[in-house]
Amino acid sequence: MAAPPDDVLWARGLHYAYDGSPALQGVSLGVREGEILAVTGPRGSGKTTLLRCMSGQLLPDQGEVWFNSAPVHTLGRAARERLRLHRFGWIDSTPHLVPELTAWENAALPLLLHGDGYRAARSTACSWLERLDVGDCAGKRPPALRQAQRQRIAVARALVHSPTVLFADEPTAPLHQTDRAQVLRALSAAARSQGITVLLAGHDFALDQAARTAEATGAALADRIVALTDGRRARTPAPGGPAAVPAGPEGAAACSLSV
Ligand SMILES: Nc1ncnc2c1ncn2[C@@H]1O[C@H](COP(=O)(O)OP(=O)(O)OP(=O)(O)O)[C@@H](O)[C@H]1O
Repeated sequence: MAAPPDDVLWARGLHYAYDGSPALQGVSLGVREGEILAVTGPRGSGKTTLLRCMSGQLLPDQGEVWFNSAPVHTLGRAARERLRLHRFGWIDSTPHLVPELTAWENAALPLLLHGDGYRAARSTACSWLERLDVGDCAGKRPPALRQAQRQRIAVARALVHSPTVLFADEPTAPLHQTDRAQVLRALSAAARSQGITVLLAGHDFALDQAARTAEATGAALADRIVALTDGRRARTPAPGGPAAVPAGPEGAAACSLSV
């Protein structure tokens, strides 16, 4: 079966269980090129598992994942790792940086692993650190930095190689309220300027809060929101209101919500 041509990333009927305990129960989802798609839901609803399946970190027990019209779910481990290294970026809820490396070296890691030259990698990494307001931290090592600074460096590392798709799993979870909005704004602005597709997971309240901030600044954070409950697509709440849209059967999210 071929993936829909508009969707850069597409999943159909994903099931995944941890030791027999279901985390995803038939989730379908399509993400269009350049789109910022937010996945919300309460704790344990399957957001992380969905992102891990769609990024090739986990193989679904059932279902399909397609990237650029090519299947991911049938690739072997090495091919999936190459795909993740070259085409995907990942931001976790906690910044896992290499403590022995400086901030710029951490941010440059994807480029250095791709075989880019040291000076070019340094220059690109430093420009991303500047863009994320941590340019003055470039020569410092993670233990000397605050959590918010470390998370911005992790964001720079995820964007430095201009991935086709950025997966951001609760990227602002470790941050204080003011830092949250700033980091989300920087992330979404950077992604939009580069045409990077983003799959962003977060709790409803975090995204609502970010949405209000984005609304106040006039910057659209996400193009669409889809909600998960107990490993299934749920009706998607509109921010600030009870309106809800049922999830579509084929994975094209039925809601289209600018926040
Ligand atoms: N490594 C694991 N081993 C066993 N069960 C797991 C594992 N990871 C997740 N689960 C379970 O799978 C279900 C979905 O978890 P998942 O982390 O995908 O949800 P989530 O929506 O991202 O939650 P959170 O917001 O807390 O991160 C939960 O019931 C969770 O307890």
